[in-house]
Amino acid sequence: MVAFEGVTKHFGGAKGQPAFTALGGVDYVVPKGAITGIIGRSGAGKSTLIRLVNGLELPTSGKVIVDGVDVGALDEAGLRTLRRSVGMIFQHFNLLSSRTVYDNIALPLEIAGIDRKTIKARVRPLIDLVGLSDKAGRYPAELSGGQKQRVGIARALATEPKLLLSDEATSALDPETTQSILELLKTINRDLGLTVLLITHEMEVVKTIASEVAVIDKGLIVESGRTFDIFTRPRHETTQALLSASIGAKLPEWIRSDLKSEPALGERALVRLIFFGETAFQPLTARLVAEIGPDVNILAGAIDEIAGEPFGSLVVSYPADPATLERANDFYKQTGLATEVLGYGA
Ligand SMILES: Nc1ncnc2c1ncn2[C@@H]1O[C@H](COP(=O)(O)OP(=O)(O)OP(=O)(O)O)[C@@H](O)[C@H]1O
Repeated sequence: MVAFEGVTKHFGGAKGQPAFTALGGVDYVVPKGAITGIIGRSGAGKSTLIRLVNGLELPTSGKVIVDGVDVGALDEAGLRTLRRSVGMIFQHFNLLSSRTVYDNIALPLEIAGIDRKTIKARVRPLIDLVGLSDKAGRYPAELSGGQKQRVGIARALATEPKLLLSDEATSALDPETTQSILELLKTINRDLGLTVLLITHEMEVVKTIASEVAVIDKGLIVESGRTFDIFTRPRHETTQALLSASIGAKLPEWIRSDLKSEPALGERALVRLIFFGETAFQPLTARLVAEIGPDVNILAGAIDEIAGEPFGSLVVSYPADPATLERANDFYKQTGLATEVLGYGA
């Protein structure tokens, strides 16, 4: 439904100034019907990428294809039609303060020239869907942040789009409100079959609702796939850095800051073990001691959930002598455990 084909985007470059490359050649197909998260550091190009989908930006080269249509080739009328089939929600809601909840949601339909009766038949169920049945006549200033975002979502759905773009939609909300908005997006995705493409700097958001994820770094997609696979086995260093603070067991800073890349004599290896399903946790710890030796320490452990699938993460340390390391590696091979050597320390 959305495909980026060799997309580049340069900014500036006028009057002999060198152009800034925000996107350096993106090839990516957004999975239809799924919720996909785009993650990346600040300035990586997330907003630019998402703004290309509804023609708020046009690519310098390459193609952005939405529902079989090349966005770059559209004229103004074509872009207006495209924007009706692509809803968008924003971090700061972008509601009109002089309009009520009902009138904000009705706005895109008024702009499209739809008659009042049809508008009413469309807007009323949307107000119910987003849980604001008793707030139709209220103004944005009378609403909480979460309620404002619900209006934003209903407004984005008013033109019955097939695709919903979300630009940091929960970044201004507290964790509890964020959860309720994410639940709403999940319901919309499931019940309306809407494809959702969201950009966020919050890994929790992706972990909670996105079944697919793409990682953008310096204007390129460096890693993409099922969120569970990417989050449990991140390969690119940017993904690893983005996830280090939010996924699985967290190492106390005083341990992390002392880690070295090579062991000195008598030091210990610190290893993260990743396993799937809560049931694996108990037998694993007993087997670790039995197979590697009694001098295994557990430093941190957590059962986490990614896109609805549980996984566990355990950080252990053991002596970094050749015999112990060999026993450990044999054990990991036998069990097929995913491991990551975090470093070595005293
Ligand atoms: N209109 C513009 N003119 C010039 N440079 C721009 C413009 N829009 C974006 N950029 C630059 O392109 C790069 C990518 O910006 P973008 O907003 O896409 O990043 P981002 O990943 O969304 O970052 P953040 O998470 O901080 O919003 C940045 O270095 C930014 O300064």
